[in-house]
Amino acid sequence: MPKGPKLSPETRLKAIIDATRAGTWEWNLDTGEVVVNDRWAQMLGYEPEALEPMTYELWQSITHPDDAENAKQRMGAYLRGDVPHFDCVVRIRHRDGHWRWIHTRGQRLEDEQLTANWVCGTHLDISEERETQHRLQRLAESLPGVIYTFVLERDGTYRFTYVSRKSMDFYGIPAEDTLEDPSALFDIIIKDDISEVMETIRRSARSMTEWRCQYRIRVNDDIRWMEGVAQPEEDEVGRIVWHGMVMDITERKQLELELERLSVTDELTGLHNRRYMLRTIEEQIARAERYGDVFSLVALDIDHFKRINDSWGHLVGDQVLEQFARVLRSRVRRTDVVARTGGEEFLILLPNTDLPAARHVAEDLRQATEREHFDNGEGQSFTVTISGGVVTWEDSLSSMRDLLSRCDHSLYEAKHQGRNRIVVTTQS
Ligand SMILES: Nc1nc2c(ncn2[C@@H]2O[C@H](COP(=O)(O)OP(=O)(O)OP(=O)(O)O)[C@@H](O)[C@H]2O)c(=O)[nH]1
Repeated sequence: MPKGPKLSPETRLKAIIDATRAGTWEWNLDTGEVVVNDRWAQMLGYEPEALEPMTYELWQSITHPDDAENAKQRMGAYLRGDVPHFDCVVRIRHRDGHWRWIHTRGQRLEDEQLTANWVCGTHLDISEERETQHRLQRLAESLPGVIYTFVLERDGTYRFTYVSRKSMDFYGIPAEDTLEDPSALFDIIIKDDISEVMETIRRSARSMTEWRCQYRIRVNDDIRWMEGVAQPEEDEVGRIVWHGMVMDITERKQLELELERLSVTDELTGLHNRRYMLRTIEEQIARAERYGDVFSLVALDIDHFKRINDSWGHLVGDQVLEQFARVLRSRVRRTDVVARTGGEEFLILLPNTDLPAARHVAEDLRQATEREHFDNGEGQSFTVTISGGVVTWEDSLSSMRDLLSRCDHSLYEAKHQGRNRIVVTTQS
């Protein structure tokens, strides 16, 4: 390429400054004289001549008082050598009255030949960026959760690069602290849930699919349910970056758990209901098939219960059911499942219990019931008896239906043989 004439340093400098669209300023510290370029004035809506002669006082008169003071402090710090650069953002009033956000930077001229003391710098209008940032912040504040950006580095370390200010309301941790130390947000997750959170993050990273996880955190001795949702993407250097939101779902979760509890609870006795018992038996059968676990089922039925209702009324009948439920609950193990499956019919699932042991439990319950005194509501007490059937899951059974029908059959036998007894059915 043929070489053209060389550009003068002034022309090159001017071209570069024009390209940055920066305003420039020079301030003579000795005389107070200020020189600005045309762009400096145009940014603020002025013809260059309108701001002449430019002085520190004129600048101060159009700058927001808080920011003018801040700029003064920072300039002082710079001139004293406390900080290496002069750098600050100030609001300067545009000619039409609104504030423009101006990023101003400056440096002392270091030239021994210069006789005067000058500080020169640039002046960039960052109002649009500020506006966008402000809008995003407002948006983040109006969302019902903490929004964040989470980065998993290629070496397996992780950090947050953005956390919205709601972090303070949710976790009592300022957003800045979470940027410095990501563990602040992991340490408050309760122990039982942390592995689920980590595993779902790993799974999301592996499959590059949405991360969604419900977990509990402890804040000021209060346990809160959180739900996090985030979308992963791989950035240009191979890091995985999630943009997402964490919401407090404590109230919804409590309602859900309560509904779940109600849907599996018998209202009168507080024991489990039939639906829960059938689900649990299915699970036990699956475990027995897979791991060879032993379990037994006991069916109990109050004898001549109709007579109780007929003699003393339905309310007394209800009280008998409640009291009998208490007897059952107090005599079985915590791992056993007790359910009221019909009017006066009860089922007890005994995990890790073989037939002789289950028979023993049933017999104990029969005797305990026989000893119990019930109140007829008129100051008289009476006793009741129960009949029961016991079965154990074994190879000859092929389904829950088989198991239940064999259990029913045992119970029927107990009634048939005269009640107040336990009948055990083995393989037929
Ligand atoms: N008080 C009360 N009674 C109920 C409830 N559910 C069912 N029952 C009554 O329980 C009685 C059960 O009667 P049956 O099935 O004839 O049995 P039983 O009288 O116990 O006779 P056996 O089981 O053969 O010993 C019926 O009268 C039902 O109305 C309930 O929630 N509360």
